[in-house]
This record gives sequence, C-alpha cells and structure tokens, in this order.
Amino acid sequence: MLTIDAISKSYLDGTVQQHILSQLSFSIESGVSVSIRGASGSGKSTLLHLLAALDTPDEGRIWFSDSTIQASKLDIASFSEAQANAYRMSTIGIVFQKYNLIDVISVKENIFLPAKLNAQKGVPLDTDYITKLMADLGVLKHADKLPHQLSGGEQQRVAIARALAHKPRLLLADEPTGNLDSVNSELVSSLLIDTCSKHNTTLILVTHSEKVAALTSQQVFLEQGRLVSTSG
Ligand SMILES: Nc1ncnc2c1ncn2[C@@H]1O[C@H](COP(=O)(O)OP(=O)(O)OP(=O)(O)O)[C@@H](O)[C@H]1O
Repeated sequence: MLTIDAISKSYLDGTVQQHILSQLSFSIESGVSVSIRGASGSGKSTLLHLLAALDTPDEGRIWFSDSTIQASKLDIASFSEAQANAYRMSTIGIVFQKYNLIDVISVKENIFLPAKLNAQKGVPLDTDYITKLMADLGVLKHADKLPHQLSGGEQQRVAIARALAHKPRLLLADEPTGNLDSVNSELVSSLLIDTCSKHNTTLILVTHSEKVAALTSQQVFLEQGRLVSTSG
C-alpha cells in the first residue's frame, strides 16, 4: 500500500512562499492503477517527485509497503541519500512525457541498459521476463532498430518496457502519453495499465486526459495542491 499522509510542499519564489501541496492525504492499494489529474500548476509533478524520493515534503509522511519488500514499510519522506538511491534503483520505475531513449543504441539495448546496470549492483537480471515484457508491449519486433526508426507511440512503449525491466513495485508515469494523439494515447495508456496490473505493480499515472484517467482503477483530482475528489 502507498500512503500519502498530510504532505505539504512549498517553494520560495523570490520572497514569497508558494504553497504547492497542502496537507495532501490519500492511499492506494498495492497493484492498483491511479490517475492524478488537475490543472497546470496544481502540483502533480511535485507529488511524483516526492514519491520518487527526488525531493522531500516540508511536512507529512509517505509510506510504501508491498509483500515483496523486506522492511514492513518504507518511510520514503525520511530516506537518507543512500536509501533514496537504492529505492530509485530497485523499487520504482519512472516514465516521462519525453521518452528519453538513447538514440545511438538499439531498442533492445535501451530496455536492457538500466536493468544491466542494476544487475552490477546485485539486482537480478531476468532476461526471459524482459523479453516477454517486450512482446507484451509490442516492441520485440523492433528490438534491433534505433529509437528514431519508431513512431512516438512505439518509442513510449519502449520507455515503458525499460521502466519495468527491473520489476519495480511502483511505477510513476508523468504524462506518459502527453506527446501522442488521442487514439495512441489511449492505446499506450491501456497497455501501460494492463502491464502493471499483470505484474501487480502499483501505477501512479499523471494525465490531463479524462479518457486516460477513466482507464485507471482509482482517480485523484488535485486543485491548488489539495485533493478535491477521488473516485474508483
Ligand atoms: N523546484 C521548484 N522550485 C520552485 N518552484 C517549483 C519547483 N517545482 C515546481 N515548482 C512550482 O510548483 C508549481 C506546481 O508545479 P508542478 O510541476 O507540480 O505542477 P503540475 O500540476 O505538474 O503542472 P503541469 O500540468 O503544467 O505539468 C508550479 O507553479 C511550479 O512553478
């Protein structure tokens, strides 16, 4: 379960304190997909950064527990630098709006690269699992191509495979289909949601699209850093 417990975050803008997230609380069962919507500037990416331990809240706690995690629960907001690095390396995966693929290496090498780097640090590399993942996401047939030889939707499916290759327990996706047309956006979002569900990976999906949000099992809506509604 992921529990966001009364987190607040503000930034200093010149001399003015900007309150981005204010006493935000909600929780998500393991393996469930959740969409986060809200107007531009409502704090969606800020929330994802906190969940990724890339930043810390001013107040509040973030807990993550899962049957695969040895500690009873992870206290994400209180991680040391080393704990945050280990968490980002093994527990979570991230998908961005920009695919961030390396254009001089093949699709297959892109997908395997982070998993291979993780393997050097002791995270097991499961080649059969990654190959199956590539097939499920429809990119196995493109394995030897360079990223620029693929369409935007295909490139994002490669980025999703890369983010899931080390079997993260939590996948954070920040407007992953924001660059795609609506048909591709729904197709890639469905694949993302189904793949996470199949592997019991909790998915947090930031989106502006009502249609994409409707595909997730829980919907959260932020307004000026506050939760205004949840459904599902
Ligand atoms: N590191 C930072 N320093 C100062 N201000 C920041 C920082 N990160 C975010 N902000 C501000 O926090 C506010 C919320 O930003 P955030 O990116 O979380 O919004 P968002 O809901 O994801 O918006 P969008 O839909 O446009 O991506 C914005 O006004 C932004 O300028």
